[in-house]
Amino acid sequence: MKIVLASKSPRRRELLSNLGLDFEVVESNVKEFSREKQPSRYVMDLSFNKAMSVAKKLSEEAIVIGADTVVVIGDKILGKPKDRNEAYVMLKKLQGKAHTVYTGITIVRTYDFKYVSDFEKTKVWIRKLQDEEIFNYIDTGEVYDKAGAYAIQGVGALIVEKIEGDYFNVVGLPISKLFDILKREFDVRLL
Ligand SMILES: Cc1cn([C@H]2C[C@H](O)[C@@H](COP(=O)(O)OP(=O)(O)OP(=O)(O)O)O2)c(=O)[nH]c1=O
Repeated sequence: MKIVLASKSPRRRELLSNLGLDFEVVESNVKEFSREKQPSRYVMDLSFNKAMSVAKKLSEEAIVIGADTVVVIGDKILGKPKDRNEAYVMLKKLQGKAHTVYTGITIVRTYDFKYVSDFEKTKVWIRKLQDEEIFNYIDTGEVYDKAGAYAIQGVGALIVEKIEGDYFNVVGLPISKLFDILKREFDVRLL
C-alpha cells in the first residue's frame, strides 16, 4: 500500500525515512485554524484537515498521514512564532517550567475514506534561562518554524532539562502511536 505524508515538515519526513519506509510527500496547504479549544481536539482537528485535503487530491489508492504539533502551557496553545518578539515571549513563558507537547495524527485510507484520528502528549521541562540565553538561542534561527519556538532535536537540546513520554512526538510525529494505528486499524505493518 502506498503511503503519503501530508506534510511540509522536514522533521516528519526524516522521522518516517528513518523507519526505512517508502513514502511520498504531498503538501496540504490548508489554513492552520481550528475552533477547538481543548489541545487534544485542536491538534486532531488540524491533522484531520491536512490528511483529508491531501487524500481528496489523490487519484491512486493510498494511506495518507497528517499531523499537527502544538505546545501547551497553562490554558495557552502555542504554535509557531511569527517573529523574534513572539519567539521571546514564548520562550520566556516556557523557561523554568514544564509544559506539554501535543501532536495529533490522522490517517486516511483513500479507498473508502476510512479515517482514524488520535493524539499523543509528552511533558517537557525547560531549564531556567537568562534573557541573554533566550536571545542567543533565538539567534540560532531554528525557532521560527517550530511550535513553542524551540527544537528539541537541535540547539534546543540545550534548554531541555528532561522529558516524560515519546521523544518523537515532540519532534512532530508520535511514531509508536502511528505504528499501532496502522497495524490495528488499517492492517499496515511497519515491521
Ligand atoms: C516542540 C517542537 C516542535 N517542532 C516542530 C514540529 C512541527 O514541524 C512544528 C509544528 O508545526 P506544525 O504546524 O505541526 O507542522 P508544519 O507546519 O511544520 O508542517 P505541516 O503542517 O506541513 O505538517 O514544530 C520541532 O521540530 N521540534 C520541537 O521540539
